[in-house]
Amino acid sequence: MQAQALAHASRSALSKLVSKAPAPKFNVEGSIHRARCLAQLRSKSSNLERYIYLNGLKGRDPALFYSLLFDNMKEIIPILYTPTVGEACQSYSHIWRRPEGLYISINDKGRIREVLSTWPNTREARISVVTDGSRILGLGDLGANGLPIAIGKLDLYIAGAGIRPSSTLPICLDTGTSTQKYLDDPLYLGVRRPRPETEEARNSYCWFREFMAAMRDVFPRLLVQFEDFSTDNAFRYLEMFRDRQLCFNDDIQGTGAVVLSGFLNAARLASDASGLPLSEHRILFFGAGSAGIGVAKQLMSFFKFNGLSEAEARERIWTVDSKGLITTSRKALQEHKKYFARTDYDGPPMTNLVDIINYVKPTALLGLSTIRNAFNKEAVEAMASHNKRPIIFPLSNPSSVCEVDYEDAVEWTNGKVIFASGSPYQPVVYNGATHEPSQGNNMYIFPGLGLGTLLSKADRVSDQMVEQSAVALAGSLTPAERTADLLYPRLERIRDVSAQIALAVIRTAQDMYIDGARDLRYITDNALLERVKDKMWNLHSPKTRM
Ligand SMILES: O=C([O-])CC(=O)C(=O)O
Ligand SMILES: [Mg+2]
Repeated sequence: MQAQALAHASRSALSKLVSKAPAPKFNVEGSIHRARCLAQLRSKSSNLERYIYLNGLKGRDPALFYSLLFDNMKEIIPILYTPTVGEACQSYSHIWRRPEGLYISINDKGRIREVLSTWPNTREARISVVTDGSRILGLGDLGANGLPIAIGKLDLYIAGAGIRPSSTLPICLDTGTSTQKYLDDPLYLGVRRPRPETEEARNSYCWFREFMAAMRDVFPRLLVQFEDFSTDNAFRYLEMFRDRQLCFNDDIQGTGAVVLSGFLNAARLASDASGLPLSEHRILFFGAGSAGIGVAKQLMSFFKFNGLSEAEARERIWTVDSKGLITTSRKALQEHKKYFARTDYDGPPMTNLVDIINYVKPTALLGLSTIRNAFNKEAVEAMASHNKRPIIFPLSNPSSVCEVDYEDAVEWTNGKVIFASGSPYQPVVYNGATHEPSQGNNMYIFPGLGLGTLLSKADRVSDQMVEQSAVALAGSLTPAERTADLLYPRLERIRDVSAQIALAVIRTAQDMYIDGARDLRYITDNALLERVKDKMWNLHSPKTRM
């Protein structure tokens, strides 16, 4: 009872505080104080403490916070975002300091429009990241504790694409949680109830429809990024709204595009070493949730670029879930897994990863399973035995659920692995040479995809726009990055890269005649790229930008 009152009090306090919050002021910071803050940040004993510190700084002095972030992206992004944001979510009800986003509760049915209208910058809002906390990274159902993932993604929009902070809107849909630990936690911020099931779940789709309609009414110029919804709802909501409202799903489409991009570069490196034609790559997916199947569908584009038909492309992809290799002979297969179910295997269930690798002989092994160390020594060695340069992408986040650590992957393949992980890793020295890992995280895609969508005034986010964002990202590597065998650009260049992606997204929207910013059609690529960069918000000209 007391706990319920607390959760309710904090939510209504949040709406009130948010609506009264003054617009952040951006001052020019003193350089000594800036150095002091950086030293204070570095003096903290854990990344979670650093997260709390940065969060406080953002509230006290946004200008200083953004200035530190922009100048130290490689150091600070892993604190505000993956992997530390995962820990921040897990303990959010305990580390909570102040309202930072909107909670829409399942009990708000019938008055969602009213709740959304409490947001102070309704006219300025351009991008919202919306989660329901049901599958935060690979950490499961965190309920109302999921809000920091939306905040972290929006920090990336600000840092990586120059979206103005006041244009961003983090939202957590609070429909309960099925994680008992949180329901028992007296400090839990959310509605204290299990998630809706069956009949009630069907009603909750009406609730979601009400939410999306209210979003369109209250924020007419808003792009919605769906984030970390459990698999079924991730696919369902995307299908329901992709052609009707400006939205995309980051885990299905953003992750799909970032992996396609890395794979375009990785396959070229592997084929250079082996002589294998690009169209003959074979990809094994370990993990078949929204991200796994989303990525697999997006990787069909790779084979299409290399001249294969849809049926031929599908033949080059194998998927594995907790019950083993996915085949059509499996009973009660979930809908989203059917497309890639193999028709060419009818033996006994194949459940052991090493057996599956030896049967499929994949050129690439992609992990989206959230199972730590699932790619053990035997599995990695099996990949190395079939390939001169095996492609191994352990993509699960955060690092605590990553399928294989970089150091192990380098050692077990004698330095031959072509590697990208979802969470960041440090370079490794092996046999006297330094090997640098790549980070295949959707943070390279969504800022540029969102920026391009908004600048083009497109009326939807099309598959072609997503696909071309991947192609642009793959093409954005500098000669030095290619020489270092990197699959993605260095993080420090993210604004430049986002601008290139935005350019590709705008041109694609124009080719499809779904753009609204007609004036952008008639300028050269160079002029358009300059226009995109010029629109990016920064601390020195805060008023005139996105
Ligand atoms: O947030 C990240 O780092 C990538 C992502 O979308 C996820 O793992 O769900
Ligand atoms: Mg995600």
